[in-house]
Amino acid sequence: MSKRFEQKDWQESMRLKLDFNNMMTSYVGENGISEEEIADLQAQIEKAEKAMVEKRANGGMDWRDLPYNQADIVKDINAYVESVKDDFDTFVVLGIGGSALGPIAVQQAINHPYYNELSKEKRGGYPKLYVMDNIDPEKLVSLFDIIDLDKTLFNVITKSGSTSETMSQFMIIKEMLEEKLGKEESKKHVVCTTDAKNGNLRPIADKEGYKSFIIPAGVGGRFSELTPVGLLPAAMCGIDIEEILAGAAYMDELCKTDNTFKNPASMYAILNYLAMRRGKNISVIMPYADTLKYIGDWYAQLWAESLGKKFDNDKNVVNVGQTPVRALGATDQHSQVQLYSEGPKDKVIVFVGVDKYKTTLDIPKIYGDIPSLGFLGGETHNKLIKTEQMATEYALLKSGQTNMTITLPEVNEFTLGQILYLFEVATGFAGELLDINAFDQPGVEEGKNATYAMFGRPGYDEKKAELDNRPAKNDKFII
Ligand SMILES: O=P(O)(O)OC[C@H]1O[C@](O)(CO)[C@@H](O)[C@@H]1O
Repeated sequence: MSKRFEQKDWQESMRLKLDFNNMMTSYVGENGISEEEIADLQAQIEKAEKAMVEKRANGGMDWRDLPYNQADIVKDINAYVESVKDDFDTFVVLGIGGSALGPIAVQQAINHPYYNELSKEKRGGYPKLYVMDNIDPEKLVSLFDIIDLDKTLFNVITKSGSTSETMSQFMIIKEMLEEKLGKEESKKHVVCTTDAKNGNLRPIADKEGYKSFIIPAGVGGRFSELTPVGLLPAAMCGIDIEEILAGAAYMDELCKTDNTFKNPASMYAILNYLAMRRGKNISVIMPYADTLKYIGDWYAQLWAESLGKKFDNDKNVVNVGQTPVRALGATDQHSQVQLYSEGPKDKVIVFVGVDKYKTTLDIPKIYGDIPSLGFLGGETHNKLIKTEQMATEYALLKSGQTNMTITLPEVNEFTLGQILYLFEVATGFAGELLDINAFDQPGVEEGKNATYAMFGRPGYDEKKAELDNRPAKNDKFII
């Protein structure tokens, strides 16, 4: 029997939809984008398409092959999960950025919203999941109040192996494990996900004898969700990782069409690129489902770190990018929509809707005598949230705020794989249109290097001297 994601009919029924009517001048008016503008961009679009194809063929975009080349890794991961899941009640990810946001987003999307509060039996026999992606001392110390080290498996995820936030957490935990369980036993409590050759963590894992998984060399942090970075934590929570990859492969096929207007990733990139040219430098992602809330966090890193770049155009420095804002429907209708509606027209709002929620919730037919409440009775929360989404889209259209809608037929592994991959390809394409390198992050380095210098890391004397010479703060400006 074939699995559901292998069946063409089922795949088609789970196809994501991108509706960009409300981006177009014909709908949203002068703030929108016209078909002529897109036509005028044709040469640039073709150049970007060519660059994407060439980079893919020449190994400059290894993340694009992940939907196809992870089969053996999936087997290894699933076998490892089966071999350890009974021994552990808790699985803790130590990672940051791309090594944390994907695992959180996928887990939150697929599993029960109160997964960690369920009994192990109700979790299907899988451990609880915690993702430690910060160095706030209170947070890590508090974790030790609720976990039992004897029953916890730690997954250290870092491509570079030099990320201070991740490695310092690992150092703390390694010492705690060894003190409590002894060196030999503690080895079973650590699994590493890192580069095959480079960085600090690979030699540590080999020397200590930790189980480890590989992040392929050509895949950067924010594009690594479909490697063991995301696949291991997902499988550890009982999520079907084969189906996630199948969803990504399905989206890859959709993104191969030469017909730009039918290509969801190209259209997403083109519309946002043209929006940026008009000064729309804010990208609001607003899912109408709590399950998809953390997709917003993952998208924020992807879009911001990839596209927020500066370059020199011979005359002056140009700064580009869109600031990602995370919102949640319907919750943020009562906090941010006032601004989206009447504030500056400097945004593209991306609604992410769901056709079929995992459950239906009826609203009882009471208070029929109070007209402003009675109309709710006999309806469902499903209809209410969908209606509120459509109504907000309409309100923003009316106010001239450009918006588009991505709809998932339902939230499952296959549709999740599609949306993750869609955003990744769109990001790569937008990078080409902007003519920037979407795959580096030089702007993060200055802060890192200043931290190293202030913290006394050897080799940072010059940076330390530079910092020592920075202008002293003026008390006049400190209250
Ligand atoms: O996986 P690593 O090397 O620990 O990096 C973590 C994160 O740090 C960055 O390099 C910079 O923020 C991200 O791109 C990356 O996801």
